[in-house]
Amino acid sequence: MTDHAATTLGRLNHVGVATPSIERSIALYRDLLGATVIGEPFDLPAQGVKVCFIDTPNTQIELIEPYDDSSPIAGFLRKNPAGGQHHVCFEVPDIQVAVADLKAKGATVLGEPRIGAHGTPIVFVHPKDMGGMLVELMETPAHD
Ligand SMILES: CC[C@H](C(=O)O)C(=O)SCCNC(=O)CCNC(=O)[C@H](O)C(C)(C)COP(=O)(O)OP(=O)(O)OC[C@H]1O[C@@H](n2cnc3c(N)ncnc32)[C@H](O)[C@@H]1OP(=O)(O)O
Ligand SMILES: [Co+2]
Repeated sequence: MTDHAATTLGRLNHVGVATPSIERSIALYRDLLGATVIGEPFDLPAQGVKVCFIDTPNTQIELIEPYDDSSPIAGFLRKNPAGGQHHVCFEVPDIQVAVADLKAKGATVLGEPRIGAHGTPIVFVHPKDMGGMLVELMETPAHD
């Protein structure tokens, strides 16, 4: 019996929303929905995106805009010029255990864990293995 406990799915940390303009999207969430924008947009060149978080009571919206033409979301925006839901991110207790477990189950894990927008290790599972949904796993931040 496969041990499914290894990839213990934690809370929904954020919903990634791709946009051609993070500024326009911030205005939408703020002015249309009265959302709370967390700080200013910031660049993550290593991940090919500019990021800004929108707070909600139980999770976050992660607005992502291509940092440059080589961004991993450039292809998505060519297909979806207005942007839209790009990925969901779940927390896991141990990213290395989750990666090993997913690979053992035959899932395509994209690359190696690297530091994401929250400063903790993240990795992505290919949409083809998750029913068409791009899934990000993020190691649960240590609470200080
Ligand atoms: C890391 C910072 C931040 C954080 O939270 O900390 C982020 O979340 S940044 C998010 C941006 N980074 C990534 O998305 C990295 C992982 N993504 C990838 O490696 C690519 O986007 C990939 C491989 C999922 C798709 O690459 P690409 O679009 O160049 O390839 P294709 O166009 O050939 O797509 C293949 C196949 O997948 C479907 N697809 C693509 N993107 C998505 C998506 N977001 N959701 C669902 N499906 C997606 C695409 O339609 C193709 O399907 P097919 O049926 O083969 O036509
Ligand atoms: Co994300």
